[in-house]
Amino acid sequence: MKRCMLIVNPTAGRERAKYHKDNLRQQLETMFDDVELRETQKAGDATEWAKEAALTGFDSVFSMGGDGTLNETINGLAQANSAIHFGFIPLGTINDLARALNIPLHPEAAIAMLQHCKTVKVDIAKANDRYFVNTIAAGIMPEAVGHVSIEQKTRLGPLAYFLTGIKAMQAHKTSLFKITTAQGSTVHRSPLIVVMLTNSVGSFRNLAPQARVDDGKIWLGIFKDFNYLDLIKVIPEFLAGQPLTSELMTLKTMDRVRIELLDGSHLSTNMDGDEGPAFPLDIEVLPSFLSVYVPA
Ligand SMILES: Nc1ncnc2c1ncn2[C@@H]1O[C@H](COP(=O)(O)OP(=O)(O)OP(=O)(O)O)[C@@H](O)[C@H]1O
Repeated sequence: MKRCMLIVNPTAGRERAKYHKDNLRQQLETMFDDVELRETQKAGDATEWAKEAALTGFDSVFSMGGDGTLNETINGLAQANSAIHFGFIPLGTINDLARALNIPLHPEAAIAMLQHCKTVKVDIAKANDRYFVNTIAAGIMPEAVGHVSIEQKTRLGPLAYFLTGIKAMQAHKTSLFKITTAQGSTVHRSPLIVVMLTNSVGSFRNLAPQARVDDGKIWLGIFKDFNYLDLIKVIPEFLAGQPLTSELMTLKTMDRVRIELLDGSHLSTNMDGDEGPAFPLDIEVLPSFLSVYVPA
């Protein structure tokens, strides 16, 4: 008997799950003998339930929600260390993994996609004791976007994060980072570092356009200490989708990295859209860990 657990965050995406969960359940009932629907009540439920599903013989776990719900579900699967299949219906503002995998961003279309789907392998990474599937960022921009309001997100979507980030850049604040890989250590003064696993970051595809979900690599972007005028000059190119040049950002790949803050400044991190682990960060890729349902 094929069993599927469906984890729904009723609060995600401005409470839109209520319009789509029954459709999704009906679609899943055509694919599985048994579908167990659970609605999260608090942070942590999705992690606990995904882990339980993976450890108790479910064939697949699906989640419906924003990037926070996606990240929590993946943390549960990773903690169980099980090769269970995973599907998700995006309801959030950014939905980077859906963008990277060409999963439709509209929930109805994403549910319809399941009529003709396949699974592909997707890397995840471990940062200290937590897992992520898209990004970890640290610097002035992630600090600022952590304060974007629900009202701004609703009105402006991904642009809310972009505009808030650009505004934050005016403060011209940098930190001193030590980056250690198998090749040795380097020190960088930077306003923003971004660790990426996919080619979609904050909905933009110009930071690591060559990143593939299953390339087994961590892509590390270290922004240069540029001034506000330089930034203003590149905004039109950035919005037009041009890749960032090496004058603005150094891009490196690796399979593990340690990132330390050297100047004693306090900087929080942002992981897959929510607050991430504290410095120092020890990050390691887990190649092809997930099997994810995508359009056939
Ligand atoms: N019943 C609930 N009530 C309040 N918070 C919940 C509940 N269930 C889950 N959560 C928490 O809500 C957080 C936000 O969810 P999620 O990121 O999926 O949606 P979102 O914030 O609307 O999406 P996005 O950030 O992409 O716009 C999750 O990290 C989760 O811990």
